[in-house]
Amino acid sequence: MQPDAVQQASPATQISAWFRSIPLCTRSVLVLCSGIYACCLLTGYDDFYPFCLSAQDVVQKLQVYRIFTSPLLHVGILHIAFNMLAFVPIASSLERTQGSLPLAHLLALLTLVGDSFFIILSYALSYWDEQRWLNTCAVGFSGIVFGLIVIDNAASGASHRSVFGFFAVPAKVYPWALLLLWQILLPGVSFLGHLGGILAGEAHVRGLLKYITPSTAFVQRMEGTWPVSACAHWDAFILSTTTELSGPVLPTSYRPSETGSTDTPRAAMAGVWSWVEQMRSRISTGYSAVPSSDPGERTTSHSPAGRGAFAGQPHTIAGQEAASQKFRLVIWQQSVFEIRDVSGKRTSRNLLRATLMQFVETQSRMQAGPRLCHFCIARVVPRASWPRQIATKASGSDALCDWVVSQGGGLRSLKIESGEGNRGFELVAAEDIAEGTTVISLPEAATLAYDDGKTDHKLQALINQIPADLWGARLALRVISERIKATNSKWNTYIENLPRGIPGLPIFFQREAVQGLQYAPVTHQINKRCRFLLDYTTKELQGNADAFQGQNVDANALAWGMGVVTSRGFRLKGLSASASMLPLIDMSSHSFEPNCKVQQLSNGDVRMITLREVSRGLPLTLSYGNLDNDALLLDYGFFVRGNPHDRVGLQFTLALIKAGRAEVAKISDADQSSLDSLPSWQRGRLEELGVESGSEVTLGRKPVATEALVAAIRILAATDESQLQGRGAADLGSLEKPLNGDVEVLALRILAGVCLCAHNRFSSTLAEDDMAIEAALQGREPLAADVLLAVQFRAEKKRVLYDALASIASRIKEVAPTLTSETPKHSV
Ligand SMILES: C[S@@+](CC[C@H](N)C(=O)[O-])C[C@H]1O[C@@H](n2cnc3c(N)ncnc32)[C@H](O)[C@@H]1O
Repeated sequence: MQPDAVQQASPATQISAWFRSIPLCTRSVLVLCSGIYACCLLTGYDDFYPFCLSAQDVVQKLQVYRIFTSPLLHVGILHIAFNMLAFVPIASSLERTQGSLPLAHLLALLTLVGDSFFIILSYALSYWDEQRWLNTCAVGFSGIVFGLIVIDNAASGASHRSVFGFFAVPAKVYPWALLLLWQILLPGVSFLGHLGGILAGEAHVRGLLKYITPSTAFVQRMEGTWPVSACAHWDAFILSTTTELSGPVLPTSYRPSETGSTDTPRAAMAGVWSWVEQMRSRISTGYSAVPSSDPGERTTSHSPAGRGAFAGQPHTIAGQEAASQKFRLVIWQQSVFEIRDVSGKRTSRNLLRATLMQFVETQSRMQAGPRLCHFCIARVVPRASWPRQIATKASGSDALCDWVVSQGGGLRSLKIESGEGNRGFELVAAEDIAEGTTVISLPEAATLAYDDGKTDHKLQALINQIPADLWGARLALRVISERIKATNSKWNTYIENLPRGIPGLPIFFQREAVQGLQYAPVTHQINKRCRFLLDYTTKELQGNADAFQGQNVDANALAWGMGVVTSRGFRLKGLSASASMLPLIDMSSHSFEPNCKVQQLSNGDVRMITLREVSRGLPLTLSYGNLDNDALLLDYGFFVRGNPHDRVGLQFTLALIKAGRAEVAKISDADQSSLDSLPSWQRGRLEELGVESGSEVTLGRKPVATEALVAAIRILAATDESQLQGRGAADLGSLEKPLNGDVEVLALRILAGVCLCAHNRFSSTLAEDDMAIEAALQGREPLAADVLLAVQFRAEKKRVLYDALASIASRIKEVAPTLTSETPKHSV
């Protein structure tokens, strides 16, 4: 699967890769602050007074420059380290979603407004104690970091946030709780500096600064002018992508989760807490930030631990292919804290190693393409808020039924009800329905397609440029264009009823959930889709606002459109034909044994017809196809437990088969010999099979393995060509047609070994997953909804492997009854 990047790249390469992954504006601030700090250090300069933020000097001596010089100065290595560790991840994320220019503007705004609040508050408080408040002089970037925390927090949409894992607070008060806690932990830090930052952030979030914020059009004009346009050629420069939409607002920012405190595992935060306490005792002895009692003496008030606190949630990097089975790395945003073993016990505080692992992660992200990974998009698009977003549609359901009727459609014997678990709304039989009943009829005019001849020509031209196999993107553009038209669209009632977020779709997963999947085929697809969304919107859709009523369609908008389309679109004329949206019919849930089907009549009208008698109260279901869980998760945001079509994908290589053999033979290492070292007859037979190294093979319930894999294993298990009994490439892969005795048993055992290898690629065991799922469902160890789904998904993959192993074991018994004690004994 993924290469072991730890062994491939030197720390220097990894540090440089990490540095290059930081977008331009954030990088410039990092370089500027670090450069100034390094210069001061090298020259021994430590008189910050002329540049710090002092209310009195700004107001009475008009030294306004202090507003902009004070954030750039830091008084110690810890001061700058913590400020930058807090700043870089939040700012990078904002820059990737909003663009370099908007972030530069935001930082300037937070500096100006935050420091203005600082000055106003200093004067207000000087009424009680002039010396204490007017003599305070602050330096450091933490005020701005606090402002960014407020903005990041509002964008996160979480209803609750955990404060150091000890208690959860409503998200609204999270920055305030951090402010208070930070003040208690580090009494010397600049309270007013942080407060000013928070107030500036709040003002921004509440839209109070919009009058001094340039419009998107202005920013984009600026991006076209020199020297900004010169910077735009750099990879690190992010073009602005903000969408301003009238009518229903597309999900341009992360809005959402209804779940309670979805933050980190408490245990991880407890580690952070103890670390914070340690830092506190170390730092607080180092500096005194209490204003001097001598009015003539100025004291620099600063926050060594960051004039800001750290925002965000810790991420558990599980499933790093390299070292995943030994430990997991717990990080909090990008700040490295400690390493834990798989059971969660802290094993060491090996900062360097942890940092390296972080770089590895950054690098693999970069290999997938900077700016285009799921981390970026996870920040851009809304995380589906599970029950609530669906529930908002309840009142609109009647309107949808009325709309279908108003379009000349008809419905019979059905109602819309909330389905089980997270499946949202579904169609339910309102009475007993006989087989062959048409429960919904939909005239062609009520369906929404991109090739109906009614699409605006500019939009149609844009759609035609998209390759036909990307039907999802084609249809998504049409749906988005109708959404932008709002009440001017004929489909407005339908569009209004679409969910604003699609629960469970992995493109909306947070990073820890994507990593929690531990399954390369799906994470690869997520990256690919997110890359497409960002690429297509930044390269192809830029400058095409005309096709969308003058609105920019950014990655958020397209992600929403694609999500809606992949989870609800129909391809009635076959997989190679165009797709369409079928209002109301697309409220049906999936079943592999559906009780309804959809039929298109020759005049284009569509009907949903029962396939058998359906009792009152039962859901009316359709089959979305015989899909494996990967496809269900990626396109629909759910998967089916015990799915007969589910499979585990692997890349075929000779090494895989050798590793399988080593696994069952209990040899510590597979021999690394290449294809060339095989006898010529074996090489020839493998070539005949035509299965290329790196192509996908699968293990599953039925069939247990791809025929090519079985055939290759049999070829390698044989010691003599005659043992293959003259079987050709075409029929060597059928498990139903075994080879003779020992060769077949050996082949089956190697296949079992391959299953074990596939299992070993997960960094957790099924028992661990099941425990985590149970603890989450019982509320003992809450997991974010997407993380829980990821854990359930990977547990299901392991069940597939167990079932495959069971089938192989019973097959071994069948072909070699006398060898039953030799069947694989591995406990997986
Ligand atoms: C075609 S829509 C069905 C209507 C949707 N439930 C709603 O509320 O709008 C498909 C979505 O329904 C949910 N769904 C459908 N069948 C499901 C099933 N068998 N299990 C879980 N969720 C299902 C998934 O969220 C999927 O993306």
